[in-house]
Amino acid sequence: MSATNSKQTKTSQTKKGQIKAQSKTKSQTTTKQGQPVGQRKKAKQSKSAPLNKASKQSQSARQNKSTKRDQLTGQSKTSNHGQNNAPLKASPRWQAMDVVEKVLYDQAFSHDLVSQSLDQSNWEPADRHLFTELVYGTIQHALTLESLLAVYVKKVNRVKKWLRALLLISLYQHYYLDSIPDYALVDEAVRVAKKRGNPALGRFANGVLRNIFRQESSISAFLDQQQFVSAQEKLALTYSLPQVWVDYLSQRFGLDRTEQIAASLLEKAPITIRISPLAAERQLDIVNNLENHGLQLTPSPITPYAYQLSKGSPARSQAFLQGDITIQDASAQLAAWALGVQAGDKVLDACAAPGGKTVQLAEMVGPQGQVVAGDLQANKLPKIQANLDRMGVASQVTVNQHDASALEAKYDLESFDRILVDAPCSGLGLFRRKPDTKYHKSLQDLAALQNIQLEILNSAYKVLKKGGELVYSTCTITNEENTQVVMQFLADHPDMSIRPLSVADFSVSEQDDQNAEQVLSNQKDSSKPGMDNNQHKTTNGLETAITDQGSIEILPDAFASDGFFIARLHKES
Ligand SMILES: C[S@@+](CC[C@H](N)C(=O)[O-])C[C@H]1O[C@@H](n2cnc3c(N)ncnc32)[C@H](O)[C@@H]1O
Repeated sequence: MSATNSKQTKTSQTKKGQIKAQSKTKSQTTTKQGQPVGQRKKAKQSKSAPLNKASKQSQSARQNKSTKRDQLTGQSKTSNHGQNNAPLKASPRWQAMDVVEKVLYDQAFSHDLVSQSLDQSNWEPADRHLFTELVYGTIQHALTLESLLAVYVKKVNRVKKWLRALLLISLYQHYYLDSIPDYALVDEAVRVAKKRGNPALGRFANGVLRNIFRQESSISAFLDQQQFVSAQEKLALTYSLPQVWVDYLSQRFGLDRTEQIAASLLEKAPITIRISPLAAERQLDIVNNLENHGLQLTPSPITPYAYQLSKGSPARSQAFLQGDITIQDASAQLAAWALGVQAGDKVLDACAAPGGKTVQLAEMVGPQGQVVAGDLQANKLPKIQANLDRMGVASQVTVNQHDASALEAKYDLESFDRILVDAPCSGLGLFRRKPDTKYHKSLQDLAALQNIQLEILNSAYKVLKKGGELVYSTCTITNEENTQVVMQFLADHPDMSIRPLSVADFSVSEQDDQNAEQVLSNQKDSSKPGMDNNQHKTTNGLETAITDQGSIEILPDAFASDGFFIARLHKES
């Protein structure tokens, strides 16, 4: 492609929702600024743009990178990926290429493939990290990267899928990661392309990557040159969010809020821990202990017993292993709180796997109560069981395989005091945690999902006692799956009504409040870097998420937690 052509990029979705970036050549020989692209690039190197890889330009940074680079590129003794006799096919980059190809072009889900590769490899931690970063980072930014590639590769859709995936990974690494110098990055891409394909494809990869790296100083500079047909298209390509979702969100929330949401969906998924209420008395000790082991925690602004993690890894901590804490998003935790479970209740968790909320419900019912937790997919049940065992609440829970749209076939009519329907959904609120979902799900799916959600609710209605309560929750923010489902359900069941939620439903005891305050004030005293001193303890921010109807709708940019919807419904006595 000629460097003097400015091109207009355009995104669309294939029938299956696969991502696709097309390029339309315009008969222009100069850029918007009237300079040939190649010349202008040199003059314009934005250092402040968020997507800019500014530190690449620093000579000293390059030198500092060498240790990490050696590890990652194969000169390290500890890196399996680089050992001369280690097969290239077992390298993180090759494996990442395979996963990205399957996810982006064959509709596979990244989570399972990533786990499989990690289980089957004997990589050192640095290589495990590189592999995971390459897969999730490339998928997260795929739309932007595809649009860049489409400008430089004519008929990019005809390029073999694995090679496209390899190029995307290499672009991701160059523009978003700092760990590998270009020569090593290109060299390895070429080796993979030769081995998987042939020498000509190796030369092709070499040419494409070197050309793009030479011409485009940063992603933000590349985006600045593009002529978009609409503001929505610009947002789609800038934030790698398929335009169907940008259009959908901007109709509901306006363009500015959509941009905030889209930007937040590109951030690293937040990690939040929940302290078991059974360990509430030791809350301060647990938090202090975790902090002494290098974790940095801030009380959630919306959820009791929840702490957002800004540093460290809780999964290997003593507190996690002995069941004092678990890892669960702050929004998701609210659904179980909303059910208002009383000690001794009989509770049904209708769509339970992997069991995050089942554990909460089991903690709430106490020794006299009972939780029945079920999921359609039998292979997910061991995860529920493992969570219950680790958190020490298995004795309160029966785990079943069941179809929540036919609960009356398995359970007595009107036999549960409370039911949680944490329904299968489009997962829009979780796009940053499961980035492949944004490409796999489409607006067409919403109607089918709505049907399933209503079927599950209608079935739950039959096994809910008169006078009982039902919480309907989803990790999405589409009206079709949330408010519309609730309204339709209420229209079909005149003896059901909304019981509006308020901040008080999520307040814990005064002592627990004081504990959270204490943690916060300790942190302020020691003024830890990265601490947001405007964050408040439990539930203060939640008012803004309560809708006129009394449901909760949390947008993913609001509290660094997942996008979520919760409605509480009551059945007349
Ligand atoms: C949002 S996830 C539930 C998350 C879970 N409540 C938790 O907090 O860990 C939805 C679950 O519904 C399950 N599911 C989908 N259709 C179902 C059905 N007809 N009956 C029961 N479970 C179903 C899925 O397998 C999935 O595990």
